[in-house]
Amino acid sequence: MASEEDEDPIWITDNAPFVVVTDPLDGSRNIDASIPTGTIFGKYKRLSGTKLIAAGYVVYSSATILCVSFGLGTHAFTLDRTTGDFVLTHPSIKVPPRGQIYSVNDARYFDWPEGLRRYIDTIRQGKGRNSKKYSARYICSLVADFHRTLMYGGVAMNPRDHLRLVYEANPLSFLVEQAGGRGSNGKSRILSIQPVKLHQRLPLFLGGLEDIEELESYGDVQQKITPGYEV
Ligand SMILES: O=P(O)(O)OC[C@H]1O[C@](O)(COP(=O)(O)O)[C@@H](O)[C@@H]1O
Repeated sequence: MASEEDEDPIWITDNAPFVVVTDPLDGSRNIDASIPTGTIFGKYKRLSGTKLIAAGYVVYSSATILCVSFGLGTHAFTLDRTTGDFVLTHPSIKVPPRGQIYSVNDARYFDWPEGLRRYIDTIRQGKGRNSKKYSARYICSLVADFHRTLMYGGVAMNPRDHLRLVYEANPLSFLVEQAGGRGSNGKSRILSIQPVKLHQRLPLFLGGLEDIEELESYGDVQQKITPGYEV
């Protein structure tokens, strides 16, 4: 198994069929302010490179929600605190192909490439393929921003080389694809990228199918410069 918190993978046995990966506490910089955090996990077939067979996350917020996919749709369960059970509350989630929300740290606007600036400027003015004006939401907890995107649609993104392919981008892309959406690095499908390093980072765009296709059509959306942000 492998975790964001450990430099090296942990070998449990030499001939097991699976590799389990996790980001145990995503959004940890938000904890002291009681902002939602989450856990992400994925299960790969060992020896077959990109093949994820299950993925999920837990979001810790006004409710505790476990969202999973085993490759047959994406389903969410809410913790019933009186019994301790997770109850199926959101079967077969479908992310709307078009939303009206974009989610990004737009303090970085001046470090973005021209294509991404143009895309965001276009949708926030209601001049995109969807004639509605988009609104901004950014929690800065990937799981919480992703969960909202699954529920309401739109695009959740981090255009710089920051989030991790193996235990963040891949599991969330698996979940959004199983809900009818798309996970992209801005140019191509996340789940088709062959990982070469455990802690490999990449730009990440997750959301409804039509919103992500429109974003990719701007071509130049990956932020190449990351000048040492402190918060
Ligand atoms: O600083 P940025 O680019 O807004 O990145 C924020 C993102 O980083 C994260 O905090 C994860 O960062 P870490 O992997 O360093 O914990 C996400 O939860 C969040 O979406």
